[in-house]
Amino acid sequence: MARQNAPSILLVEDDRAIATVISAALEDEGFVIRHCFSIAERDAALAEASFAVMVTDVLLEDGDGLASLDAVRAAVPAMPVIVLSAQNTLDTAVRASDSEAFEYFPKPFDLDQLVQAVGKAAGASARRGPDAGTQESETPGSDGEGLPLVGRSQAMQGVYRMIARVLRNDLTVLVTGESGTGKELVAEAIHQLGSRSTGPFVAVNTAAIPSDLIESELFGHEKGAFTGAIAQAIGKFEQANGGTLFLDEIGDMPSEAQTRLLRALQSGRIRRVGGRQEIAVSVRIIAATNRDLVPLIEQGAFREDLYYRLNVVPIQLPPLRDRREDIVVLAQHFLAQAVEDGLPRRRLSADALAMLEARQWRGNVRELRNVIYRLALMAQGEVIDPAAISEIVGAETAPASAPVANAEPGLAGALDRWLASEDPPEGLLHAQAIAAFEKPLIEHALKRTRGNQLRAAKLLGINRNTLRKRIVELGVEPERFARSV
Ligand SMILES: Nc1ncnc2c1ncn2[C@@H]1O[C@H](COP(=O)(O)OP(=O)(O)OP(=O)(O)O)[C@@H](O)[C@H]1O
Repeated sequence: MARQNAPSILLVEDDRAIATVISAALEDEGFVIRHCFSIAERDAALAEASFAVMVTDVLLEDGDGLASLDAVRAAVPAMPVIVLSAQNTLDTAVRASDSEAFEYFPKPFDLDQLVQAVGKAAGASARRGPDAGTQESETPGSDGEGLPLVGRSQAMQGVYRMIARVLRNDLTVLVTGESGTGKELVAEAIHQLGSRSTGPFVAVNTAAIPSDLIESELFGHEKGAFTGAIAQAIGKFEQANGGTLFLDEIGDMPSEAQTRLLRALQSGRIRRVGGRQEIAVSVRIIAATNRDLVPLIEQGAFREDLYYRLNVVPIQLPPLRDRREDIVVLAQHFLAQAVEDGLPRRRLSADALAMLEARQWRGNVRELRNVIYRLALMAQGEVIDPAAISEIVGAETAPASAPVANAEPGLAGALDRWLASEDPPEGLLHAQAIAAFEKPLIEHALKRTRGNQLRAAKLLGINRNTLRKRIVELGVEPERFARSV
């Protein structure tokens, strides 16, 4: 039952069933609900009454509930808006945040959480009074074009919401997730969509820099600071001034560099190696790691105080196997990208898509992308079917982690474990075993030579053209190792 002077809520939702459930839950909490189905009805309701909170769907019968919010915000700036949407893309999350929505709930949502959010919003609106909330949004355009992250799974919804929340501030973000889950892409999205987009985005792979060079890489050095410092050099912090510094593989950072990084984060100032002067820098930090930092802290390998500095806003990316519903849309996305990159146009048959959905994807989205590119490059006809996948990509290439009793150590033991975990199609065992071994070997050589293929070929003792060919066939990404060093 509604209390006297109970806050009234305007609910704009064209799905009658959802509206009924929400109304019932909110009425139970003592709110008065006015329900309307369309933007036109909403505008009429707003013209004749005032509401503590508006809860609105996005896709309505007469238009886009978000696109038409500007006029509402201009007319009733103090009324918090809660957005519900079945359009679960990063675009919707960002547009909701652009429109200063109080909260954004991707459908399906938790009813209790919605009720709580309405309660909070009603409290906030009562506290702010009628003139509050007039601050103009400065976040970028809302056309959704070119938004980089693909996938609408439930698991990605939390990620989109977190991204949307950090666009209007400079809070430090720590992105965690297995290798290839899209951590760098998230960092780029935050940069591009946030208020620092006109500044530089500088990425540093802290694991790929030799430990004796990392400080000079990050903070720069003065001429003569150490042997080989023949001229002054500007570090990544200064390069990123006014923009975003993406610190990748932060869990592998040497401890000396951790201490200096912490100091820089605390003071907002850096000092070049060998330099006396402190230089103020304005840099948003986004760090990423595929390692669990908590055990590293316990082992003394990662500074706890640095962890707390970095982990202000944690964003955890789910492995691809935990969001299999995104595999088809990602596969289609990469097929289209492959065409843009000059590869032939291909389609995946329904069976082929099902086969891709069933794989383990230990290398996550990166592995899926590589597989699609290899299929686009090497498939015979326009349609890729399961036979083409088996032939071109084979079974999983990474060894399963399940230990085998009495396993031999070293390479032979690893081969035993791999063989025990694989069930390869007839006639492909040799090719698959070689691929499983060769890919990490080539990646290791590229890592050691910082992506220099000529030197990697020398290290491996193979011809440079052979290395190039194998890089394409195995789906190795040499640029991963070259970047930012
Ligand atoms: N949601 C996504 N939509 C589209 N492409 C994606 C998505 N996630 C990842 N990718 C693509 O997958 C590849 C790997 O992504 P990224 O480099 O961001 O992963 P990562 O987690 O930073 O990996 P690592 O830990 O190995 O550095 C890139 O080509 C990226 O564009």
